[in-house]
Amino acid sequence: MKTYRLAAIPGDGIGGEVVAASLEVLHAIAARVAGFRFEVDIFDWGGLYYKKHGLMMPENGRDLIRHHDAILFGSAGHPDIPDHVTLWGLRLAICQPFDQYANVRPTRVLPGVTSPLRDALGLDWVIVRENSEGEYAGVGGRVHRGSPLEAATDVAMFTRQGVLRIMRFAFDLARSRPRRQLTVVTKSNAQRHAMVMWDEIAAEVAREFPEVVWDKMLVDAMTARMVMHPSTLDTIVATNLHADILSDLAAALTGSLGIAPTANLNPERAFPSMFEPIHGSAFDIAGKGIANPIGTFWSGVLLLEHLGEKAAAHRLMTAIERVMADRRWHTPDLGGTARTADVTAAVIDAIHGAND
Ligand SMILES: NC(=O)c1ccc[n+]([C@@H]2O[C@H](COP(=O)([O-])OP(=O)(O)OC[C@H]3O[C@@H](n4cnc5c(N)ncnc54)[C@H](O)[C@@H]3O)[C@@H](O)[C@H]2O)c1
Ligand SMILES: O=C(O)C[C@@H](O)C(=O)O
Ligand SMILES: [K+]
Ligand SMILES: [Mn+2]
Repeated sequence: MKTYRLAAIPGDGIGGEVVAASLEVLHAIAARVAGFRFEVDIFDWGGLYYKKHGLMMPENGRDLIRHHDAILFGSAGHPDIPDHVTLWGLRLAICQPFDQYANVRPTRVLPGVTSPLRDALGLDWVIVRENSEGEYAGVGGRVHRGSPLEAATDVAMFTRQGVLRIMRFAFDLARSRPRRQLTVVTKSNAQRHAMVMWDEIAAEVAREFPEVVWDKMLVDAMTARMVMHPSTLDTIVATNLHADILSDLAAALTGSLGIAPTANLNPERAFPSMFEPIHGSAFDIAGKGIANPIGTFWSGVLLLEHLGEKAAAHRLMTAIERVMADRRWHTPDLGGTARTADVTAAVIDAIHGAND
Protein backbone atom coordinates (compact mmCIF):
# COMPACT_ATOMS: atom_id res chain seq x y z
CA MET A 1 0.00 0.00 0.00
CA LYS A 2 1.29 3.42 -1.00
CA THR A 3 1.59 6.01 1.77
CA TYR A 4 1.44 9.70 0.89
CA ARG A 5 2.88 12.14 3.38
CA LEU A 6 0.69 15.18 3.65
CA ALA A 7 1.66 18.43 5.38
CA ALA A 8 -1.47 20.17 6.67
CA ILE A 9 -1.23 23.87 7.51
CA PRO A 10 -4.69 24.97 8.71
CA GLY A 11 -3.57 28.57 9.43
CA ASP A 12 -6.08 31.08 10.70
CA GLY A 13 -9.82 31.74 10.98
CA ILE A 14 -11.99 29.30 9.05
CA GLY A 15 -8.78 27.79 7.61
CA GLY A 16 -8.67 25.50 10.65
CA GLU A 17 -12.30 24.48 10.23
CA VAL A 18 -12.16 23.63 6.54
CA VAL A 19 -8.81 21.85 6.73
CA ALA A 20 -9.94 19.65 9.63
CA ALA A 21 -13.07 18.75 7.62
CA SER A 22 -10.97 18.02 4.53
CA LEU A 23 -8.59 15.73 6.38
CA GLU A 24 -11.60 13.64 7.46
CA VAL A 25 -12.74 13.51 3.85
CA LEU A 26 -9.29 12.62 2.51
CA HIS A 27 -8.93 9.78 5.03
CA ALA A 28 -12.40 8.55 4.04
CA ILE A 29 -11.57 8.52 0.33
CA ALA A 30 -8.28 6.69 1.01
CA ALA A 31 -10.18 4.09 3.03
CA ARG A 32 -12.73 3.68 0.21
CA VAL A 33 -10.32 3.44 -2.73
CA ALA A 34 -7.79 0.64 -2.49
CA GLY A 35 -4.06 1.14 -2.78
CA PHE A 36 -3.05 4.18 -0.77
CA ARG A 37 -3.26 5.93 2.56
CA PHE A 38 -2.35 9.32 3.96
CA GLU A 39 0.07 10.02 6.76
CA VAL A 40 -0.60 13.58 7.90
CA ASP A 41 1.64 16.00 9.77
CA ILE A 42 -0.21 19.05 11.05
CA PHE A 43 1.69 22.32 11.48
CA ASP A 44 0.25 24.95 13.83
CA TRP A 45 1.63 27.89 11.87
CA GLY A 46 -0.22 31.20 11.42
CA GLY A 47 -1.45 34.08 13.53
CA LEU A 48 -1.36 32.39 16.94
CA TYR A 49 2.11 31.03 16.24
CA TYR A 50 3.13 34.58 15.29
CA LYS A 51 1.84 35.98 18.56
CA LYS A 52 4.08 33.54 20.46
CA HIS A 53 7.16 33.53 18.24
CA GLY A 54 7.07 36.71 16.14
CA LEU A 55 7.07 34.63 12.94
CA MET A 56 4.23 32.98 10.99
CA MET A 57 6.24 29.78 10.72
CA PRO A 58 9.56 28.66 12.15
CA GLU A 59 12.84 29.70 10.53
CA ASN A 60 13.32 26.11 9.24
CA GLY A 61 9.60 25.72 8.38
CA ARG A 62 10.11 24.97 4.71
CA ASP A 63 12.68 22.27 5.53
CA LEU A 64 10.01 20.54 7.64
CA ILE A 65 7.61 20.21 4.68
CA ARG A 66 10.10 20.06 1.81
CA HIS A 67 9.86 16.27 1.43
CA HIS A 68 6.13 15.82 1.88
CA ASP A 69 4.14 14.63 -1.15
CA ALA A 70 1.71 17.56 -0.96
CA ILE A 71 0.62 20.43 1.26
CA LEU A 72 -2.98 21.13 2.28
CA PHE A 73 -3.38 24.77 3.28
CA GLY A 74 -6.20 26.70 4.95
CA SER A 75 -5.68 30.44 5.17
CA ALA A 76 -3.23 33.05 6.42
CA GLY A 77 -4.81 36.12 7.97
CA HIS A 78 -5.49 37.18 11.56
CA PRO A 79 -7.55 40.20 12.69
CA ASP A 80 -4.80 41.39 15.08
CA ILE A 81 -1.93 41.20 12.57
CA PRO A 82 -1.47 43.28 9.41
CA ASP A 83 -2.53 41.31 6.32
CA HIS A 84 0.79 41.79 4.54
CA VAL A 85 2.63 40.26 7.48
CA THR A 86 0.43 37.16 7.56
CA LEU A 87 0.34 36.68 3.76
CA TRP A 88 4.06 37.17 3.19
CA GLY A 89 4.91 35.23 6.34
CA LEU A 90 3.07 32.08 5.37
CA ARG A 91 1.32 31.60 2.00
CA LEU A 92 3.84 33.53 -0.09
CA ALA A 93 6.71 32.24 2.07
CA ILE A 94 5.81 28.77 0.82
CA CYS A 95 4.55 29.41 -2.75
CA GLN A 96 7.46 31.52 -3.90
CA PRO A 97 10.50 29.60 -2.56
CA PHE A 98 8.86 26.30 -3.57
CA ASP A 99 8.44 27.79 -7.05
CA GLN A 100 4.74 26.93 -7.22
CA TYR A 101 4.44 29.23 -10.20
CA ALA A 102 1.26 27.83 -11.70
CA ASN A 103 -1.84 28.56 -9.68
CA VAL A 104 -4.75 26.67 -11.21
CA ARG A 105 -8.29 27.70 -10.34
CA PRO A 106 -11.11 25.63 -11.86
CA THR A 107 -14.49 27.35 -11.88
CA ARG A 108 -17.85 25.87 -12.70
CA VAL A 109 -21.38 25.90 -11.37
CA LEU A 110 -21.94 22.72 -9.39
CA PRO A 111 -25.28 20.96 -9.75
CA GLY A 112 -27.80 22.34 -7.23
CA VAL A 113 -25.97 25.62 -6.74
CA THR A 114 -27.58 28.84 -7.97
CA SER A 115 -25.42 31.28 -9.87
CA PRO A 116 -26.27 34.99 -9.55
CA LEU A 117 -26.11 35.08 -13.36
CA ARG A 118 -29.34 34.87 -15.31
CA ASP A 119 -27.74 32.35 -17.59
CA ALA A 120 -24.69 30.53 -16.30
CA LEU A 121 -25.00 27.73 -18.82
CA GLY A 122 -21.58 26.85 -20.18
CA LEU A 123 -19.68 28.50 -17.35
CA ASP A 124 -16.77 26.04 -17.12
CA TRP A 125 -13.43 27.81 -16.82
CA VAL A 126 -9.95 27.22 -15.56
CA ILE A 127 -8.11 30.35 -14.49
CA VAL A 128 -4.32 30.06 -14.55
CA ARG A 129 -2.75 32.57 -12.23
CA GLU A 130 0.94 33.42 -12.53
CA ASN A 131 2.03 32.69 -8.97
CA SER A 132 5.66 33.66 -8.60
CA GLU A 133 6.27 37.24 -9.74
CA GLY A 134 4.46 40.17 -11.33
CA GLU A 135 2.72 42.42 -8.82
CA TYR A 136 3.65 39.95 -6.06
CA ALA A 137 7.40 40.21 -6.66
CA GLY A 138 7.76 42.09 -3.39
CA VAL A 139 10.04 44.67 -5.00
CA GLY A 140 9.63 48.17 -3.65
CA GLY A 141 10.09 50.25 -0.57
CA ARG A 142 8.88 53.03 1.61
CA VAL A 143 10.86 56.04 2.74
CA HIS A 144 10.38 59.15 4.89
CA ARG A 145 7.54 57.51 6.80
CA GLY A 146 5.14 60.02 8.27
CA SER A 147 6.87 63.03 6.72
CA PRO A 148 5.32 65.03 3.87
CA LEU A 149 8.11 63.57 1.70
CA GLU A 150 6.87 60.05 2.30
CA ALA A 151 7.06 57.82 -0.78
CA ALA A 152 6.27 54.18 -1.46
CA THR A 153 6.58 51.86 -4.44
CA ASP A 154 5.42 48.36 -5.33
CA VAL A 155 7.16 47.40 -8.54
CA ALA A 156 5.62 44.68 -10.70
CA MET A 157 8.49 42.50 -11.95
CA PHE A 158 7.99 40.35 -15.03
CA THR A 159 10.77 38.14 -16.33
CA ARG A 160 10.89 36.54 -19.78
CA GLN A 161 11.37 33.12 -18.15
CA GLY A 162 8.49 33.70 -15.75
CA VAL A 163 6.08 34.75 -18.49
CA LEU A 164 7.25 32.03 -20.90
CA ARG A 165 6.66 29.25 -18.40
CA ILE A 166 3.20 30.36 -17.34
CA MET A 167 2.13 30.90 -20.98
CA ARG A 168 3.40 27.43 -21.91
CA PHE A 169 1.58 25.95 -18.91
CA ALA A 170 -1.67 27.73 -19.84
CA PHE A 171 -1.55 26.88 -23.56
CA ASP A 172 -0.77 23.27 -22.67
CA LEU A 173 -3.70 23.12 -20.24
CA ALA A 174 -6.01 24.75 -22.81
CA ARG A 175 -4.95 22.14 -25.38
CA SER A 176 -5.89 19.35 -22.96
CA ARG A 177 -9.47 20.63 -22.60
CA PRO A 178 -12.18 19.87 -25.17
CA ARG A 179 -12.56 23.44 -26.45
CA ARG A 180 -8.81 24.09 -26.84
CA GLN A 181 -9.36 27.75 -26.17
CA LEU A 182 -7.30 30.25 -24.19
CA THR A 183 -7.93 33.88 -23.26
CA VAL A 184 -4.83 35.89 -22.33
CA VAL A 185 -5.74 38.69 -19.93
CA THR A 186 -3.65 41.84 -20.13
CA LYS A 187 -3.52 45.57 -19.43
CA SER A 188 -1.06 46.54 -22.12
CA ASN A 189 -2.87 49.75 -22.97
CA ALA A 190 -1.93 51.40 -19.68
CA GLN A 191 1.04 49.29 -18.56
CA ARG A 192 3.28 49.86 -21.52
CA HIS A 193 6.39 47.87 -20.58
CA ALA A 194 5.85 44.58 -18.81
CA MET A 195 2.33 43.99 -20.09
CA VAL A 196 3.50 44.60 -23.65
CA MET A 197 6.21 41.98 -23.13
CA TRP A 198 3.53 39.69 -21.64
CA ASP A 199 1.46 40.04 -24.84
CA GLU A 200 4.49 39.47 -27.11
CA ILE A 201 5.47 36.30 -25.25
CA ALA A 202 1.86 35.06 -25.42
CA ALA A 203 1.96 35.48 -29.21
CA GLU A 204 5.33 33.67 -29.39
CA VAL A 205 4.10 30.74 -27.32
CA ALA A 206 0.86 30.59 -29.30
CA ARG A 207 2.93 29.56 -32.33
CA GLU A 208 4.03 26.44 -30.40
CA PHE A 209 0.37 25.50 -29.91
CA PRO A 210 -1.34 25.82 -33.30
CA GLU A 211 -4.25 23.64 -32.07
CA VAL A 212 -5.22 26.24 -29.47
CA VAL A 213 -7.50 29.10 -30.44
CA TRP A 214 -6.58 32.13 -28.36
CA ASP A 215 -7.55 35.70 -27.87
CA LYS A 216 -6.39 38.66 -25.82
CA MET A 217 -8.57 40.67 -23.48
CA LEU A 218 -7.95 43.80 -21.42
CA VAL A 219 -8.67 43.00 -17.79
CA ASP A 220 -11.37 45.63 -17.31
CA ALA A 221 -13.34 44.39 -20.31
CA MET A 222 -12.71 40.85 -19.09
CA THR A 223 -14.80 41.45 -15.94
CA ALA A 224 -17.75 42.44 -18.14
CA ARG A 225 -17.27 39.45 -20.45
CA MET A 226 -17.20 37.06 -17.48
CA VAL A 227 -20.57 38.38 -16.35
CA MET A 228 -22.29 38.97 -19.68
CA HIS A 229 -20.91 36.18 -21.90
CA PRO A 230 -19.58 33.46 -19.60
CA SER A 231 -19.90 30.66 -22.15
CA THR A 232 -17.44 32.37 -24.52
CA LEU A 233 -14.56 31.62 -22.10
CA ASP A 234 -12.69 28.41 -21.32
CA THR A 235 -9.07 28.54 -20.14
CA ILE A 236 -7.85 31.93 -18.92
CA VAL A 237 -4.32 33.09 -18.08
CA ALA A 238 -3.62 36.27 -16.16
CA THR A 239 -0.99 37.93 -13.99
CA ASN A 240 -0.72 37.25 -10.29
CA LEU A 241 -2.90 40.24 -9.28
CA HIS A 242 -5.33 40.24 -12.20
CA ALA A 243 -6.05 36.54 -11.73
CA ASP A 244 -6.40 36.97 -7.97
CA ILE A 245 -9.18 39.50 -8.52
CA LEU A 246 -10.82 37.72 -11.45
CA SER A 247 -10.94 34.45 -9.55
CA ASP A 248 -12.94 35.88 -6.64
CA LEU A 249 -15.38 37.26 -9.23
CA ALA A 250 -15.46 33.86 -10.92
CA ALA A 251 -16.16 32.16 -7.58
CA ALA A 252 -19.03 34.55 -6.87
CA LEU A 253 -20.48 33.88 -10.34
CA THR A 254 -20.56 30.17 -9.50
CA GLY A 255 -22.45 30.79 -6.28
CA SER A 256 -19.94 31.44 -3.48
CA LEU A 257 -16.35 32.16 -2.57
CA GLY A 258 -16.62 29.10 -0.32
CA ILE A 259 -16.73 26.67 -3.24
CA ALA A 260 -13.66 27.65 -5.22
CA PRO A 261 -10.52 25.49 -5.10
CA THR A 262 -6.92 26.06 -6.13
CA ALA A 263 -3.69 24.20 -6.75
CA ASN A 264 -0.37 25.98 -6.31
CA LEU A 265 1.71 23.79 -8.60
CA ASN A 266 5.41 23.32 -9.02
CA PRO A 267 5.01 21.50 -12.35
CA GLU A 268 8.60 20.23 -12.32
CA ARG A 269 7.92 18.51 -8.97
CA ALA A 270 11.20 19.71 -7.50
CA PHE A 271 9.12 20.90 -4.53
CA PRO A 272 5.78 19.83 -3.09
CA SER A 273 2.71 21.55 -4.49
CA MET A 274 0.12 23.19 -2.23
CA PHE A 275 -3.68 22.91 -2.34
CA GLU A 276 -6.09 25.36 -0.69
CA PRO A 277 -9.46 27.02 -1.09
CA ILE A 278 -9.14 30.43 -2.77
CA HIS A 279 -10.87 32.18 0.13
CA GLY A 280 -9.24 33.61 3.24
CA SER A 281 -9.76 33.48 6.99
CA ALA A 282 -13.33 34.92 6.83
CA PHE A 283 -13.15 36.69 10.20
CA ASP A 284 -16.90 37.37 10.07
CA ILE A 285 -17.87 33.69 10.32
CA ALA A 286 -14.79 32.13 11.98
CA GLY A 287 -15.53 29.89 14.95
CA LYS A 288 -19.22 29.56 14.12
CA GLY A 289 -19.01 26.18 12.44
CA ILE A 290 -20.73 27.39 9.28
CA ALA A 291 -17.82 27.77 6.85
CA ASN A 292 -18.45 26.11 3.52
CA PRO A 293 -15.83 23.35 3.26
CA ILE A 294 -16.52 22.54 -0.43
CA GLY A 295 -13.70 24.73 -1.78
CA THR A 296 -11.22 22.81 0.35
CA PHE A 297 -12.78 19.42 -0.53
CA TRP A 298 -12.49 20.32 -4.21
CA SER A 299 -8.86 21.32 -3.56
CA GLY A 300 -8.52 17.77 -2.22
CA VAL A 301 -9.64 16.54 -5.65
CA LEU A 302 -6.87 18.59 -7.25
CA LEU A 303 -4.43 17.15 -4.71
CA LEU A 304 -5.46 13.58 -5.56
CA GLU A 305 -5.13 14.31 -9.29
CA HIS A 306 -1.64 15.71 -8.68
CA LEU A 307 -0.67 12.51 -6.83
CA GLY A 308 -1.94 10.47 -9.78
CA GLU A 309 -4.88 8.98 -7.81
CA LYS A 310 -7.38 9.46 -10.63
CA ALA A 311 -10.04 7.02 -9.37
CA ALA A 312 -10.05 8.62 -5.92
CA ALA A 313 -10.17 12.12 -7.40
CA HIS A 314 -13.13 11.16 -9.56
CA ARG A 315 -14.97 9.52 -6.68
CA LEU A 316 -14.46 12.53 -4.42
CA MET A 317 -15.64 14.97 -7.11
CA THR A 318 -18.72 12.84 -7.70
CA ALA A 319 -19.44 12.82 -3.96
CA ILE A 320 -19.08 16.62 -3.81
CA GLU A 321 -21.47 17.04 -6.75
CA ARG A 322 -24.06 14.66 -5.26
CA VAL A 323 -23.99 16.51 -1.96
CA MET A 324 -24.24 19.96 -3.55
CA ALA A 325 -27.19 18.80 -5.65
CA ASP A 326 -29.11 18.41 -2.38
CA ARG A 327 -29.93 21.79 -0.85
CA ARG A 328 -30.07 20.29 2.65
CA TRP A 329 -26.27 20.44 2.56
CA HIS A 330 -25.95 24.08 1.57
CA THR A 331 -24.21 26.31 4.12
CA PRO A 332 -25.46 29.89 4.76
CA ASP A 333 -23.22 31.41 2.03
CA LEU A 334 -25.32 29.36 -0.43
CA GLY A 335 -28.56 30.37 1.24
CA GLY A 336 -28.88 27.19 3.30
CA THR A 337 -28.66 26.27 6.97
CA ALA A 338 -26.19 23.38 6.93
CA ARG A 339 -23.14 23.48 9.14
CA THR A 340 -19.59 22.55 8.14
CA ALA A 341 -19.91 19.26 10.02
CA ASP A 342 -23.16 18.36 8.20
CA VAL A 343 -21.61 18.90 4.78
CA THR A 344 -18.56 16.88 5.81
CA ALA A 345 -20.68 13.97 7.03
CA ALA A 346 -22.77 14.08 3.85
CA VAL A 347 -19.69 13.97 1.61
CA ILE A 348 -18.21 11.08 3.61
CA ASP A 349 -21.54 9.26 3.27
CA ALA A 350 -21.54 9.87 -0.45
CA ILE A 351 -17.96 8.55 -0.69
CA HIS A 352 -18.99 5.32 0.98
CA GLY A 353 -22.28 5.06 -0.88
CA ALA A 354 -21.12 5.91 -4.37
CA ASN A 355 -20.56 2.76 -6.34
CA ASP A 356 -19.35 4.07 -9.68
N1 LIG B 1 -4.77 32.18 0.58
C1 LIG B 1 -4.91 32.84 1.72
O1 LIG B 1 -4.30 32.49 2.70
C2 LIG B 1 -5.85 34.01 1.77
C3 LIG B 1 -6.80 34.21 0.75
C4 LIG B 1 -7.65 35.32 0.84
C5 LIG B 1 -7.57 36.15 1.95
N2 LIG B 1 -6.67 35.90 2.92
C6 LIG B 1 -6.65 36.69 4.16
O2 LIG B 1 -7.87 36.41 4.88
C7 LIG B 1 -8.26 37.57 5.61
C8 LIG B 1 -9.71 37.93 5.27
O3 LIG B 1 -9.77 38.33 3.92
P1 LIG B 1 -11.09 38.76 3.15
O4 LIG B 1 -12.15 39.09 4.14
O5 LIG B 1 -10.72 39.72 2.14
O6 LIG B 1 -11.53 37.46 2.32
P2 LIG B 1 -12.24 36.10 2.79
O7 LIG B 1 -12.16 35.16 1.64
O8 LIG B 1 -11.66 35.62 4.06
O9 LIG B 1 -13.78 36.49 3.06
C9 LIG B 1 -14.57 37.24 2.15
C10 LIG B 1 -16.06 36.96 2.38
O10 LIG B 1 -16.36 35.64 1.90
C11 LIG B 1 -16.92 34.84 2.91
N3 LIG B 1 -16.35 33.48 2.81
C12 LIG B 1 -15.08 33.17 2.47
N4 LIG B 1 -14.89 31.86 2.52
C13 LIG B 1 -16.05 31.29 2.91
C14 LIG B 1 -16.47 29.96 3.17
N5 LIG B 1 -15.63 28.92 3.02
N6 LIG B 1 -17.74 29.76 3.56
C15 LIG B 1 -18.60 30.78 3.70
N7 LIG B 1 -18.25 32.06 3.47
C16 LIG B 1 -16.98 32.33 3.09
C17 LIG B 1 -16.49 35.49 4.22
O11 LIG B 1 -17.39 35.17 5.25
C18 LIG B 1 -16.46 36.96 3.85
O12 LIG B 1 -17.75 37.51 3.98
C19 LIG B 1 -7.24 38.63 5.29
O13 LIG B 1 -6.26 38.58 6.28
C20 LIG B 1 -6.63 38.19 3.97
O14 LIG B 1 -5.33 38.67 3.75
C21 LIG B 1 -5.81 34.85 2.85
O1 LIG C 1 -3.41 36.99 -3.16
C1 LIG C 1 -3.06 36.17 -2.32
O2 LIG C 1 -1.96 35.62 -2.38
C2 LIG C 1 -3.97 35.82 -1.19
C3 LIG C 1 -5.31 35.38 -1.59
O3 LIG C 1 -6.13 36.45 -1.96
C4 LIG C 1 -5.33 34.28 -2.60
O4 LIG C 1 -6.15 34.33 -3.51
O5 LIG C 1 -4.56 33.34 -2.44
K1 LIG D 1 -6.78 29.99 1.22
MN1 LIG E 1 -7.44 35.95 -3.59
